[in-house]
Amino acid sequence: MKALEVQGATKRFGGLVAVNNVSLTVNQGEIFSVIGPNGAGKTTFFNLLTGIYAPDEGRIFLFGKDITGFPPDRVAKEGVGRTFQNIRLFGAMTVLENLLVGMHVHIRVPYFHALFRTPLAQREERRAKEEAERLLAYVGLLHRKDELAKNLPYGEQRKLEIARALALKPRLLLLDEPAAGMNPKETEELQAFIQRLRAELGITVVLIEHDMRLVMRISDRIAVLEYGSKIAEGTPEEVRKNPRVIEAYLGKGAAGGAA
Ligand SMILES: Nc1ncnc2c1ncn2[C@@H]1O[C@H](COP(=O)(O)OP(=O)(O)OP(=O)(O)O)[C@@H](O)[C@H]1O
Repeated sequence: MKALEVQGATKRFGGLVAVNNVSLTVNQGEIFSVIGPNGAGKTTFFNLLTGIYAPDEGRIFLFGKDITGFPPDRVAKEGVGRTFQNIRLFGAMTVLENLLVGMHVHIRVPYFHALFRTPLAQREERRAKEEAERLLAYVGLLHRKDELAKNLPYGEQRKLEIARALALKPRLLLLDEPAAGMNPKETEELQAFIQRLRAELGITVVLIEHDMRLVMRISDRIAVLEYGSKIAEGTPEEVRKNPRVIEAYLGKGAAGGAA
């Protein structure tokens, strides 16, 4: 089963082609990485997948359903969760509150009930809180629930962001540089955590990552972007040996003269 299929996606900003005719397939249950030098188009590619931009050309399918042009809230409802390159937590809110904010898409209380805090609204709130606490326990942050998000160590803030994305019960999770700013120990924990999400929740994961050690260890397959185009795709071993990839990262001639 294909979790994600991108066919010829292109996104232009004026004269700049940020994503150029990119096609790729991510199978259900895979951990798939998108790598490439700075400015290669990775974040723009994620923005296409999550509906922040509609592609100028091409189509995007999620579990076989054409979601091309869907706005972000509809993409989220279809089961795509996401974290951002820069942590986007509400620092002055508690850990628990940050999760509850993330869950609001799933809480459906008619306006009247919410306004007057009727028994139905209170029941829904209680249910949401229990679910948030369950999720915090799952990611190992329950003991932090009443702390302000800004006071958590960096690795735990990233984890909280992932937990918030999980609150929407995604089938596909997009992580934009999850290891950025982490020390080696935090990165190792992150790797185990992502693998656990796949093993226990069956979530398909696509990540953008600059930490090559993590990418090579965690990925089933990798796609490499350069100047918006996909220049390689394969297993970590295949990508590591690919002369075009070596050149893209290290400059011309680095691959021993291979064109
Ligand atoms: N909203 C925008 N308007 C104009 N140009 C943009 C916009 N967003 C991205 N770009 C340009 O598109 C290209 C790809 O940028 P993008 O951020 O997708 O790359 P990236 O691979 O994620 O880079 P990094 O690894 O540095 O995050 C860059 O040249 C960037 O300047």
